[in-house]
Amino acid sequence: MEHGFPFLRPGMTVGLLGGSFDPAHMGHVQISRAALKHFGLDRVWWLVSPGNPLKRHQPAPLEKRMQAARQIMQHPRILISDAEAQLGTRYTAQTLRHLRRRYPGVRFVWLMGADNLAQFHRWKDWRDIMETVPIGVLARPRDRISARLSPAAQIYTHARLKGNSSHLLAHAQSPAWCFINVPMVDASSSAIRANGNWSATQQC
Ligand SMILES: Nc1ncnc2c1ncn2[C@@H]1O[C@H](COP(=O)(O)OP(=O)(O)OP(=O)(O)O)[C@@H](O)[C@H]1O
Ligand SMILES: O=C(O)c1ccc[n+]([C@@H]2O[C@H](COP(=O)([O-])O)[C@@H](O)[C@H]2O)c1
Repeated sequence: MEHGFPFLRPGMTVGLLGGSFDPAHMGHVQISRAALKHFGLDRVWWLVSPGNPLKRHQPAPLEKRMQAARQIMQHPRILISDAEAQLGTRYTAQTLRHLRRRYPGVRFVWLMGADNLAQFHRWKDWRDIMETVPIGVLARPRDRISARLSPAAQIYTHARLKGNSSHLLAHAQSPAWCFINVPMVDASSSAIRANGNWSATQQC
């Protein structure tokens, strides 16, 4: 299911991995599988963003990114979604407000790689996000230390669940976040773009 808003039962746990996916690669695939397993999630949705509000460069057209994402990520519990384009949202706090209203009783968890935690204090209404939705952070090469020392991690140090309690995250009272050290894949969209070849996504 790539379009629209699929049925979710109240009580289900859904990880949201927002990203430009410009293009999607094996790093995204790896952390999504790891998130399903370690955070005990029923579903993961890839929220393919119309455009990151903090990035200057314009991503490839949304439909092209969606198609590449569908090709590389095929899993019965992982959905490729253009929900943000449909909702007309760009900021994560706004997207979360819409989804929580649309799906009362569903437990959403925001997922991010360690590099995003390092930047998280620059996001619009980031404290609101932290205070309303549990956050699952997945290790990424070179970013583990900067993430742990980041303003968000420091300010919310009291709200951190240990990695060995990661399965409790989706049902934890916010603020709650959990960093998990999972096997890492050293892939990035920017490296693939620098190669000048989107088909590199299939070779990871
Ligand atoms: N190799 C990876 N390991 C862990 N997390 C990753 C990895 N690649 C991407 N992520 C995470 O996936 C989410 C979406 O990433 P995004 O689509 O921006 O890809 P990216 O490779 O980080 O792109 P770019 O290189 O253009 O910044 C972010 O939370 C990011 O931290
Ligand atoms: O809401 C914000 O201020 C905000 C700032 C930066 C990034 N984000 C979100 O973070 C996710 C990862 O973005 P990106 O471009 O690094 O893949 C994506 O869903 C963005 O919309 C959100």
